[in-house]
Amino acid sequence: MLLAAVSGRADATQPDYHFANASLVVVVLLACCVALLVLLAVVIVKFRHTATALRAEIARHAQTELQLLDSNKELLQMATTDQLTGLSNRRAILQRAQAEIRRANRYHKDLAVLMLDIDHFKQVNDQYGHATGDKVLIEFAGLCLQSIRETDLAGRYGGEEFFILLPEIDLKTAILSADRIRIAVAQRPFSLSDGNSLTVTCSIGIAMYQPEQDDLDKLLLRADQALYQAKRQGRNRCCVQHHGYTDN
Ligand SMILES: Nc1nc2c(ncn2[C@@H]2O[C@H](COP(=O)(O)OP(=O)(O)OP(=O)(O)O)[C@@H](O)[C@H]2O)c(=O)[nH]1
Repeated sequence: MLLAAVSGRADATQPDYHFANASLVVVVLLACCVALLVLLAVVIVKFRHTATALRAEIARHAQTELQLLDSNKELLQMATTDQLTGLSNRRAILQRAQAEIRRANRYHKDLAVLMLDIDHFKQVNDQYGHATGDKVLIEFAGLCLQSIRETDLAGRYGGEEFFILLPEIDLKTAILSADRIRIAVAQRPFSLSDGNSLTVTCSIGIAMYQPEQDDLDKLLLRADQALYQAKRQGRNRCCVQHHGYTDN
């Protein structure tokens, strides 16, 4: 009967004819539904694949970005840190000093710099070797770090010369701080690899920032002059260059 309806040869006046037609429509509709469901399933599977791939890609990108951030941090660290002592290097010191000068100007705050130099350091190298000299530099750096506040900055200016930046400090306190470091260095037994120890001293030049007259170069020059003065006067001492006078 169904075949008859399909072929169009059935009698349209017969009830069987209508039944056959309805059945055909139902079959076609069912086939369409099945086809749609299959299509939907295919689309869902494909979408899931794409979503998984996309998630993996996003995770990869996030990972790469994290690695990049880490590398940048490491690069910045390398560019601003002295490799031997782990203190800020000269470049980082100068940047921070410049920033502190701007802050001192804006908020009318005091600012002091200390220039420290280990006395007769060449003799340490000559007598105990370069490796021991390096160890002394590392321990000296640690001592500087221990002696300052969190808001201060200690750095290696170059060779056996160190630098400490003391924001928001008056001259009297800056001198006390410098002398505390000097005494701590002189009393410290620096360890040698054979178990013995040696002592060293340091000289310290102190300069206070003078807002009306100073820029960074002038401030550093005065700290350097004060250090030179300390060396000339016999070492193991602190000297000050402030408002046009030198004192110790
Ligand atoms: N071990 C070691 N020595 C260094 C380093 N950088 C610089 N020096 C040495 O530091 C010494 C500095 O010597 P000088 O400039 O003559 O000064 P000094 O012997 O400390 O004498 P004064 O500063 O006048 O008291 C030199 O022998 C340099 O080779 C370093 O990274 N490691």
